[in-house]
Amino acid sequence: MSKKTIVVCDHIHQDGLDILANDSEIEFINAADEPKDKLLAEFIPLADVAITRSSTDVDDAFLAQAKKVTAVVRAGVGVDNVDIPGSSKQGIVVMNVPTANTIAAVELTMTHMLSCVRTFPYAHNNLKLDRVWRRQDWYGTELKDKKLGIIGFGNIGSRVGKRAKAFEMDIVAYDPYIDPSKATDLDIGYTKNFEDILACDIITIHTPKNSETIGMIGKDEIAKMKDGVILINCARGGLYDEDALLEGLTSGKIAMAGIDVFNKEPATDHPLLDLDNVTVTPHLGANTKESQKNIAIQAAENAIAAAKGIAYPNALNLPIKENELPDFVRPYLELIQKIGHLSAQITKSAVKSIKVSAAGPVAEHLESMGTFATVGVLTESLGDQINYVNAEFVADERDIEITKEVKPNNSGFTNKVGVKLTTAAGTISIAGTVFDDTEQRIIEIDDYILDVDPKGTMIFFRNTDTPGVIGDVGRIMAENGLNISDFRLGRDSKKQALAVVRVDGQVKKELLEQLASLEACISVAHATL
Ligand SMILES: NC(=O)C1=CN([C@@H]2O[C@H](COP(=O)(O)OP(=O)(O)OC[C@H]3O[C@@H](n4cnc5c(N)ncnc54)[C@H](O)[C@@H]3O)[C@@H](O)[C@H]2O)C=CC1
Ligand SMILES: O=C(O)C(=O)COP(=O)(O)O
Repeated sequence: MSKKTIVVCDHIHQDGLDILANDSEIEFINAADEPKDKLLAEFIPLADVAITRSSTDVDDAFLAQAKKVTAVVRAGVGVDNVDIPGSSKQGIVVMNVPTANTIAAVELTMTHMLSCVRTFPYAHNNLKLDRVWRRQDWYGTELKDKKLGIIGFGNIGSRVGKRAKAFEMDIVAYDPYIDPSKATDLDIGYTKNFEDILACDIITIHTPKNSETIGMIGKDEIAKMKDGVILINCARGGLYDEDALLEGLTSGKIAMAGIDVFNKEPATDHPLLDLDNVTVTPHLGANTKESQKNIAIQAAENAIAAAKGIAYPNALNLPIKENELPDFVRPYLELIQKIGHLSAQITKSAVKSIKVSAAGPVAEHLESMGTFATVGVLTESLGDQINYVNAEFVADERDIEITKEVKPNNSGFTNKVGVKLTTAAGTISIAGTVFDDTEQRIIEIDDYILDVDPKGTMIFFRNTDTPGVIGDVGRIMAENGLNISDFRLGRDSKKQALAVVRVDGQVKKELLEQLASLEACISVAHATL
């Protein structure tokens, strides 16, 4: 197997680089010090996997060069600078490293909060740079008994809450996507009313940056806040509208702001830097030795696993979360992909629509079933170009309609999954189930009830149900030197039959022609899984 190339686009800890360097199956390029235009022009085209941080945008320009890239590992949490739909279209798996820098970001948030209430950097500079000893100029306020509003109560927000509790603050969390007990179990208030946050003395935000959260705090929200409010942002620039923030700080409505992140970074010319009521850091939320070491190790290991096609930990655009998938579902996903592939091979024509159905407990995973079935169908025409990440995008581009349906489970089986494929040549419906947790079976093809193990090379022979046909089929197989390893027959109510014949060896065109020439033959097709 040729070596896979991993390109490191931004600075990561040496321990991660060592892991990459010590893997004999990996070629690794450290391009962290390269200018971005050179990174894109020279190194990204070589990459099978890229490791990035917030300094490298995975945007149109990146994706245009990422012809070989199969995975991007974001060595951190936020993926707002990664074009996930664009990556998916290209079949690129996007992964992040979600919890390794949590504590670093939490502690920086507390640093900004304390620095703001004690105007710490200004007092520090006054003594250190100006050599002035004027204790009367530096009266701060205390965190104790102040009302803290936390927007976004995930990994970072909740831990900020725990630490603020130790400072005896009165805390309220706003996060519509959590169970309120996540806050109340910590003796922290929970609100669904954003106004409760705006009424706080100090507000800190810990949400991802997306269309819902950009500008969550703007001019109107600031107007409703207490005079002298303190705002902290160690999440992403733009969550607080920067113009409104600037205006509030300039007018004094906002007493202080602690800012680690900017809309556009690096931000060395930003007007916020001219104010004397901000504490600022250059996006240092994740920059502790502990966090960077953990992130780099995880990012390197995950990038190697992805490059080798072994695993995609923390993938954000795969249809399944590997570690959350119940064991009984896996064989159904495999089966429905096979059913999709079989359907496309049997019909061999331009696909118009894919209707995926599931009955029984497996139906809870209908979305994933849809993706796996689509991969199966499109593999017939697109081969390796199709994968779980880009399947539904590719289908959409080709105007293939995908529908998913939960069906009542009256089949007598615990679970049943099926694909109805409509192509320019007609429609085929195939359904299957899994016995004893592992044994995949095709149980229906159109109106025929069967019991077929979907593997190897299969011939699908549909005929009028007249005597002697099975003998004729067997004879033609023997004349063509093909050994039959399994023969299954289904009959329908219209006096027609379907034989599924598994054979050892290759099916030649002449054999299919001979079968088709039998008087009883209605249709013949073959497929290989
Ligand atoms: N400054 C830095 O260096 C760092 C910044 N970050 C930023 O912090 C963010 C949060 O990180 P984690 O806590 O690890 O993520 P997380 O996913 O554990 O938590 C985010 C929380 O925000 C909530 N949320 C989403 N939309 C919301 C909305 N509209 N209103 C209220 N809550 C909402 C979610 O329900 C979730 O509980 C990241 O997305 C990243 O952008 C993360 C690490 C370091
Ligand atoms: O993990 C995050 O979301 C961060 O903001 C940290 O970004 P960085 O890896 O320091 O560029």
